[in-house]
Amino acid sequence: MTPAAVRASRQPDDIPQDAILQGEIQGMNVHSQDIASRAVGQSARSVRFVDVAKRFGSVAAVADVNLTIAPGQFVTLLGPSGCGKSTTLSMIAGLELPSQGHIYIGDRDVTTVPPADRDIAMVFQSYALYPHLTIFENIAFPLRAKRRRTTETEVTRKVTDAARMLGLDKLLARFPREISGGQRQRVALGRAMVRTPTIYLLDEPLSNLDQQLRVQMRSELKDLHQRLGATMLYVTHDQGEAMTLSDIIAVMSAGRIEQVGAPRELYDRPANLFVARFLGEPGMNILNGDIGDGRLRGQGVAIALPPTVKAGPGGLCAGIRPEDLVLCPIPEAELTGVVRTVEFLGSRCLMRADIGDTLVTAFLPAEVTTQPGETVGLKASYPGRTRWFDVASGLAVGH
Ligand SMILES: Nc1ncnc2c1ncn2[C@@H]1O[C@H](COP(=O)(O)OP(=O)(O)OP(=O)(O)O)[C@@H](O)[C@H]1O
Repeated sequence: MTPAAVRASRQPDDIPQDAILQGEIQGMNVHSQDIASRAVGQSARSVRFVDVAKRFGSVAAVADVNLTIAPGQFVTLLGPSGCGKSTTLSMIAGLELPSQGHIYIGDRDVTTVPPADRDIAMVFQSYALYPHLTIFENIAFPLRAKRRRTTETEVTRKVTDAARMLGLDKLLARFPREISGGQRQRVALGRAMVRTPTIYLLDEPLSNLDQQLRVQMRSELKDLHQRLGATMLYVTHDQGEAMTLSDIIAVMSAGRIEQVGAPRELYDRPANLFVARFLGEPGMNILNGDIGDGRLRGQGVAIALPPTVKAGPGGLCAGIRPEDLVLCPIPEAELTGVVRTVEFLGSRCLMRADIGDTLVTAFLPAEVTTQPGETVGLKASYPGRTRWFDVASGLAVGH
């Protein structure tokens, strides 16, 4: 069984493994203020990780995570496959116990609190509706748990509120087989919403959607977050999704958090080479060389060092984003090399050029006439945009 399947098999009844909003979303009219205003009214909670680690035998899935998520924030854990995102989320849900450290929801240490007592709802990429129950009963399911003791009037009110908010109010009498995939996923979200949790945990909920719907769904989800006012933790390896949805992104790699910050801050000022390369499509170009004469000099590389940047014993490398490079006459160039490919993208072109043994990417105007095989000069459009990193530690220097 895969780790995800193991986790899914451990779902308690009232944390159904849900997924949201796949397929058609046009019907999702967020016009009910009832659930929204009540959710905002009941204060959203903070989440805090203190020195949290999780080991599976010899595998260190998560190591030394310290992270504070403010109430009502939309925070995304972003990183490549296997970096520990889902394990981190599962520890907040209580589906995995940390091997070390503490997790707080608000002021409460929930490290060993059972999932059902944490006031959270988890929404997964794959959803599981009960085929023999109507849409109404599927949404009502968590409210039927004996321990909740919700009255019938209350159940009806909560289900119809959620259904109205998600544009499902005309479908409540149907069975899951009688609605579309997208509507089913909205049902799954409704099932999370009726619990009026203070924290939503969303594990790659859009990954089954086609590109167009994904993009559309991002703004729907953002809108929903604003209306609900709940704290939302989102897991994805899709940086576009993370950038557009999040107040804060925590970039993870090999079980560790590399950097935490607002999307723009991470993009503009990556703390280290991993974040610089990981964020951006394509990522930041990294140029190597030796420091001499106030410049970074390498094969095809001559970049002036700003006064704020001092080289340590480990040496320096420069980082320039593809959109910050412009063509220039070779005598003025910071980078000189031979064009390998030019891809026309409609609004602009993506050029790849060999600068020494580094393949550099640059976004150029759509009308550019540069051809493969041509020798070109490139420079940063604005020198202040060039980032500097210590080669030995990988850490950013000078900002
Ligand atoms: N139950 C488990 N038993 C053993 N190893 C596990 C278990 N769950 C996760 N792992 C391992 O821990 C590491 C982190 O896994 P995790 O699922 O948290 O990563 P992820 O970043 O969510 O990956 P993906 O994006 O592929 O879902 C991986 O090396 C994974 O193989």
